[in-house]
Amino acid sequence: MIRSALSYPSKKNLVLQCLRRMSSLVSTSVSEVHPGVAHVTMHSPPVNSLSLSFCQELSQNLQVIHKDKSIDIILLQSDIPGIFSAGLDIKEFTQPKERLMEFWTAFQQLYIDLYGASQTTIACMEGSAPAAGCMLALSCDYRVMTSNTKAKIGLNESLLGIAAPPWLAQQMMDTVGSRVAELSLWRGTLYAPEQALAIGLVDELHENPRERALELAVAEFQKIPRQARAASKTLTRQKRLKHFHQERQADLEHFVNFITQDAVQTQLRGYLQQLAAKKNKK
Ligand SMILES: CCCCCCCC/C=C\CC(=O)SCCNC(=O)CCNC(=O)[C@H](O)C(C)(C)COP(=O)(O)OP(=O)(O)OC[C@H]1O[C@@H](n2cnc3c(N)ncnc32)[C@H](O)[C@@H]1OP(=O)(O)O
Repeated sequence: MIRSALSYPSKKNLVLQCLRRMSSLVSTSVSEVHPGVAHVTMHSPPVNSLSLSFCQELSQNLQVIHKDKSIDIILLQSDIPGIFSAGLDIKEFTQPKERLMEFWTAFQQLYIDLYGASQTTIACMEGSAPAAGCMLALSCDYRVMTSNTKAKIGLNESLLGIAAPPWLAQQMMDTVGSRVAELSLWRGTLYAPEQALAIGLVDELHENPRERALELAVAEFQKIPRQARAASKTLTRQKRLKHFHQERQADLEHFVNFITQDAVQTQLRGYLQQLAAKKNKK
């Protein structure tokens, strides 16, 4: 079952009302979170891979929160132990052209909804975040990662025989600098928490990222006036988003042309087999 759950303080607010009217796949839970702070919790077993429907559902949740003026901080988290998100669902890459287009359009939209959110966003990573999982984290304003050395983060696309799209590569460059990004992109490096902290890919390590993120949200971020935080985000992100919208169609065409090449498809099937073989060995 795919579930991206929204935890929220007030049962009466707009978010819950809207979510109840939406897809039956969306399940919402209400928990005591500080006023103004919403949890968006990913729950798509086994590894929160971003399928078409999961991308769409996450986007829908984010769009509803964007309209709710009572919320000024979003904490993005996973309730699957050891996993933030395994990135794009690789099985989607082997689908027919029309489905590929729908899939990539949904992934682009998810980037817009997360990177472009006016609220302050914090990624709480209790586990691994490869490739598009890393994109989710990079789209947030602040990244808290578990100190558990089993967790890994980075853009490993090259190891699958593909490359990150330009806008994701740009996010990496903006975060860790051009040279480190360049090396990590062609090597497909997945970083352990201490390494990720050292290059600035994450902002903090903590034994309990959720607890730390909530503490940061309430004790630090909410003390900064909301409109100032939003305006600061606009300063740094507006240009990138404008460019993205201009290039969106070309990006879609490039993706479909690239991914449907025989050599790429062969490589991706091989990678899926490697994952299955690894699982069988356990
Ligand atoms: C130039 C532009 C055009 C091209 C653009 C391309 C797009 C680029 C942007 C993003 C690319 C991506 O995001 S691709 C995805 C990359 N992700 C990975 O490489 C991660 C792969 N997975 C893992 O490393 C591990 O599964 C894990 C560390 C995330 C978790 O390990 P764990 O041991 O807990 O779990 P298993 O490995 O046993 O996996 C369980 C189960 O899940 C399946 N699985 C894992 N990851 C994916 C995935 N990304 N998509 C689909 N399925 C996945 C795995 O096969 C197992 O399945 P079964 O239970 O059926 O065997």
